[in-house]
Amino acid sequence: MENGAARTAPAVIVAIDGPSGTGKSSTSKAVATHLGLSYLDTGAQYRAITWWMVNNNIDITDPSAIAAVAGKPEIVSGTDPSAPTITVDGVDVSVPIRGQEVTSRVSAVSAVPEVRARITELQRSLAASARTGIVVEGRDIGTTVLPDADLKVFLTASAEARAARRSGELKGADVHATRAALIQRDAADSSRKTSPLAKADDAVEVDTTDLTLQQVIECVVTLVEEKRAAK
Ligand SMILES: Nc1ncnc2c1ncn2[C@@H]1O[C@H](COP(=O)(O)OP(=O)(O)OP(=O)(O)O)[C@@H](O)[C@H]1O
Ligand SMILES: Nc1ccn([C@@H]2O[C@H](COP(=O)(O)O)[C@@H](O)[C@H]2O)c(=O)n1
Repeated sequence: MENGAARTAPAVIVAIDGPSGTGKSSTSKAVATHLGLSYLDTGAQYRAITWWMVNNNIDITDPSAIAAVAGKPEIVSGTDPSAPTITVDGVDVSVPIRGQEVTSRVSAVSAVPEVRARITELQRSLAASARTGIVVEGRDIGTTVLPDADLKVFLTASAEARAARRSGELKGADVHATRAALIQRDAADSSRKTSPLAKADDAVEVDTTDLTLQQVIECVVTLVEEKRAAK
C-alpha cells in the first residue's frame, strides 16, 4: 500500500426493514456488533415520542394535536449495538416504551407526517455521523430515510412464526391474540399515507420463517461484506 498507509474499510450504510417480529432488531444488533458498525433502532424512536404523547395526555386520536407538539420532546438514541439507549428529555425510557400502552398507540402516532419528519431528520443525522457506518432498522429506511444505503434488506416471516417468537418472548402470551395484534399493527403501518412499511425495489428480501437467527445474521453479514468489498 502507498506510503505504508493502512487501508480502512469505507463506511457502510445498511437499511433493514420489515414487518413486526421478523427479526430486524436481533439481526441488526448482531450484524453491527460483528462488523464494528453503529446501530439504530428507529422503532424505539417512534415508541419514545409515543410515550411522551401518552405521558403528556395528548389526544392520540387527533393527528392535529399530535402534530402541534411533535417538535417538543428531545429524543436521544445511543447507537452502540452492545448497549443501545433511548432517552426522552433526559429520561431513560427503554423499559416503558416496550409496554402495551405504547405498543397499542405507536402506529397512530407514527402515521402523523410532522412526527415522521422530525424523527427522519434525527435518523439521517445519526447515520451521517456514524464513522465506520451504521445498521438502521425500521419500516421505511430503504424507501425514505436512507434511499442511497449501500445495502437494503427486507426481512419477512409468516405471521405464525412471528407470533410464536413474540409470545415466547412475552413469557407465554396467548399466541392467537399476539398474532392478531401483529397483523393489525402491520396493516396500520403499511396503509398509512406517509412513508408506509414497504420493501424498496432494490432491497434483498430474506424470508426468515424457517431460518434460525444465526442463519439470518450470517446471511446479512455476507451481504454487507460483499457490498464493502465492491466499494
Ligand atoms: N430467525 C429467527 N428464529 C427464531 N427466533 C427469532 C428469529 N429472529 C428473531 N427471533 C426472535 O423473535 C423475537 C422478535 O425479534 P426482533 O425483536 O428482532 O424482531 P423485530 O423485527 O425487530 O420486531 P419489532 O419490529 O416488533 O421490533 C425475538 O425474541 C428474537 O429473539
Ligand atoms: N422506521 C419506522 C420504525 C418504526 N415505525 C413505527 O414504530 C412502531 C414500533 O416499531 P418496532 O420496530 O419497535 O416494533 C411500528 O409499529 C411503526 O408504527 C415506523 O413507523 N417507522
